[in-house]
Amino acid sequence: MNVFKFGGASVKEAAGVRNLARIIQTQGEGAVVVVSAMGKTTNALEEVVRAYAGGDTDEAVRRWGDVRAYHEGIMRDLAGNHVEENFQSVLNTFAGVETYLHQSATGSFDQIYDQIVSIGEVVSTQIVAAFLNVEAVSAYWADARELVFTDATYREGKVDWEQTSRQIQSLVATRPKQEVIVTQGFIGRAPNGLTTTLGREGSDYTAAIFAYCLDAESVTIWKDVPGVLNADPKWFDDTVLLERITYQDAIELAYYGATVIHPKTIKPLQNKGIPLYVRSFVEPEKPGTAIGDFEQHLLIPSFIFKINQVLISLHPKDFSFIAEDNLSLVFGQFAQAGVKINLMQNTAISFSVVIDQNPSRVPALLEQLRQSFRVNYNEGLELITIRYYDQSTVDRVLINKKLLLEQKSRYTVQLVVKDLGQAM
Ligand SMILES: Nc1ncnc2c1ncn2[C@@H]1O[C@H](COP(=O)(O)OP(=O)(O)O)[C@@H](O)[C@H]1O
Ligand SMILES: N[C@@H](CC(=O)OP(=O)(O)O)C(=O)O
Repeated sequence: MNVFKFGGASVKEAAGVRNLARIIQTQGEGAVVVVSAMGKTTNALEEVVRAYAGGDTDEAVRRWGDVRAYHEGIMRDLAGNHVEENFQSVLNTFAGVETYLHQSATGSFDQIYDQIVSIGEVVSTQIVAAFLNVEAVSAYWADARELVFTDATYREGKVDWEQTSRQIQSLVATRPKQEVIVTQGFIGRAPNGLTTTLGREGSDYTAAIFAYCLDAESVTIWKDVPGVLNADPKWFDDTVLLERITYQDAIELAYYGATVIHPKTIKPLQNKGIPLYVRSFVEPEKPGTAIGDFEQHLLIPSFIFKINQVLISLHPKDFSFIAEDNLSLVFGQFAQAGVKINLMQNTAISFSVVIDQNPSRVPALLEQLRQSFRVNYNEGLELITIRYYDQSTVDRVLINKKLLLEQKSRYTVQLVVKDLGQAM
């Protein structure tokens, strides 16, 4: 059993769905196929949530209409005049959303968010499963909300591995071996039966959950890049394909922000020794990157850029030392505000952290911190991480940058910089 994952970019138009079907026909017999929402649907649904939770039904319905029209365009392209015949399940989902949006909002924002945003994955998988059947690939649409069990942490559901394993294994045991199982990435089910999501970009993680529970032979995530490169090609020219990476390196690269793989994906696979392949859906005959239990680590430096970073330095107002007296308070306040720390460093009497700029969370956090600390705040920064660095690579990325903070370990250097080009 192999697990395939197709992200939003791979199914953003009808041609992508056709391409997915070709890949399944040639390489995917009997696979579990995890699919994300089409294109930028998740972002568009976030706007529906904002309007609906804010009480603006008309705006929510209008924005939902755009999402619906986008999917209708794809279905028409795939099925011509046979949309109703081939995609009835999708039309039923649309009707359900419209009923929901005309009822008044109940529950917390995050709870509402998951009920609406999850529709992107439901619809994309209904389209993909139906299209595969039209193309004579026997495909079964499986509802991840009956398979992936989480706690009730909406937008960041924590997986109940035991229950999830039981459910997934018993579903697969009842299905014919040759059949393709198509299911949704990113979504799960809370103990009360409501839908949860696993955190943005969480579909890679879903693929790992299925693979872990099924002791899969491999996981392949199909991307718009040739594999894992030594830097994001959106930022860097002359990137190099990393043909083989150890689990450890893959975890580190993803954790530091290489967005090609969701950071939670690797650990479950590593625990069971399941190889992960990152391959191009544009050139599906190429091998891409293999991630596994290799002896040798990466030999070339890898670069990870994060923009819109904020450096916050905290100085206790009293005479206390940071490490002895204040850290639990600081971490508690960050956790409560839901702000993740990208880098931290302390001296005797100061503590510096680098976080993503997030206008909906950072101001409240700063207000809390100012009650106990003198706070310095520096925004518009970049965080550059180099794994397997040497001095020449560090010098290269520092051209025209002002270095504000540096942290080095044996293999990794992190640099917090201000772009001098922008500052002038
Ligand atoms: N080290 C890297 N190697 C390859 N791609 C990278 C890397 N770091 C970031 N990326 C980006 O990851 C993107 C693919 O991931 P993503 O957009 O999340 O795919 P999907 O949504 O289809 O799963 C690429 O288009 C590329 O810009
Ligand atoms: N659709 C979700 C989950 C996901 O992982 O998507 P993608 O595979 O396109 O990154 C999101 O955008 O967050």
